[in-house]
Amino acid sequence: MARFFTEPAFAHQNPAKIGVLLVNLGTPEAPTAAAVRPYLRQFLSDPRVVEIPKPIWWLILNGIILTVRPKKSAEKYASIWTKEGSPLKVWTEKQAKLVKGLLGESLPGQLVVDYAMRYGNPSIESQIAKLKAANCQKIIIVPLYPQYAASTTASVNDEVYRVLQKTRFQPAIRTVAPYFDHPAYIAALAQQVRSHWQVNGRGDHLLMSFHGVPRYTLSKGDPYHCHALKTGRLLAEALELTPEQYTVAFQSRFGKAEWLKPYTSKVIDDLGKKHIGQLDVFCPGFVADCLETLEEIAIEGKHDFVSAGGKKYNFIPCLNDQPLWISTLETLIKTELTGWLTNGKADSRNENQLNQTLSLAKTLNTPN
Ligand SMILES: C=CC1=C(C)c2cc3[nH]c(cc4nc(cc5[nH]c(cc1n2)c(C)c5CCC(=O)O)C(CCC(=O)O)=C4C)c(C)c3C=C
Ligand SMILES: [Fe+2]
Ligand SMILES: [Fe+2]
Repeated sequence: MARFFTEPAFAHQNPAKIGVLLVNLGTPEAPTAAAVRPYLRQFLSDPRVVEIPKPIWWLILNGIILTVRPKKSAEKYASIWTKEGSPLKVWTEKQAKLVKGLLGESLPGQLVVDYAMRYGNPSIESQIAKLKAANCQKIIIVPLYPQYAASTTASVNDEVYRVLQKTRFQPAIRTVAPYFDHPAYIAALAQQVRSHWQVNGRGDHLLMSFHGVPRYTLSKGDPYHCHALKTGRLLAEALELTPEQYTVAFQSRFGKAEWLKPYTSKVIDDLGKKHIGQLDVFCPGFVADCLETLEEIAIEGKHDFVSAGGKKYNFIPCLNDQPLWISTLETLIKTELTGWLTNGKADSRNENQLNQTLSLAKTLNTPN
């Protein structure tokens, strides 16, 4: 009887915490066809990724793609796999650890920072369950995609809300807005290129390669193309490059349909044929090195450039664990935290954090 008049147990679990979940795409468990197949099945069954009507796509996916692609992709994964596992997972895990270190200092005991993968493990579902079990009643979702695409950012949000649909006591959610033009992110990108120039010399041309998406998504209103072009322009400005000194292109085309152009493979081939001295290649849209950057760009791209007649090919690694990038993540998260910690009232902490990141960027980002 008394049970009905007491508060439920969770009300006594004080203080409630705030969870932070970094979310990236996901990767197979092993570089084998058997491990790549279920990963591709989950990825390519997402209607945000492939928008072909389900019955037709089911036949193509199960009839051709899942028979042929896992073996081919597994061979590519094998060429980039590390002792610790898939690079995408290794970097994402490290990013979560580093961000946790930075945020923990300012809010000891109040935050739980972790990461999840949209496809494969650890899943968004299991990680939200973990955060709830740690009494996180508010969760900040950080999609590790600076440029918004329905196939990436929206898919992460869809999955978060699908999980919450099954939840009785839902945590409050904030999702980090696209940060393709955030000054701290642009400063981190510029620093990454400059530090590479310091080691390998400045190339004759900088190719900025973004993951592609089907061309029709642009006419349907997906802002991805515009976000990528703006990131490219801002990075070029930060590096003081003229329009002739850089190219924005799109890689990783999947299937026969037209994707965003120019295609990276074509640009690499054309620049190789021009016999340019040194080509620098950077992937600003990927915040962690992965199959698409390490195999397609670093290995295949180099081979194609040199075969076409190019001389020196310089692959610039992704942001990975670069301090300015980790501090960018901290800034993005603190922007959301500020809203919650001050109940929506304006707060100077947020601005201070951004200023701190930018002044750090200035000291590191001295021109060559
Ligand atoms: C950075 C943003 C990404 C967008 C946008 C994106 C769109 C997109 N991708 C596919 C198909 C595949 N992508 C694959 C790998 C892959 N894609 C991204 C990121 C974006 N994809 C990353 C980070 C990775 C690497 C994962 C890793 O394990 O390292 C793959 C799997 C590999 C393969 O078999 O080629 C596929 C397939 C589509 C169809 C799409 C937009 C509609
Ligand atoms: Fe992809
Ligand atoms: Fe690829």
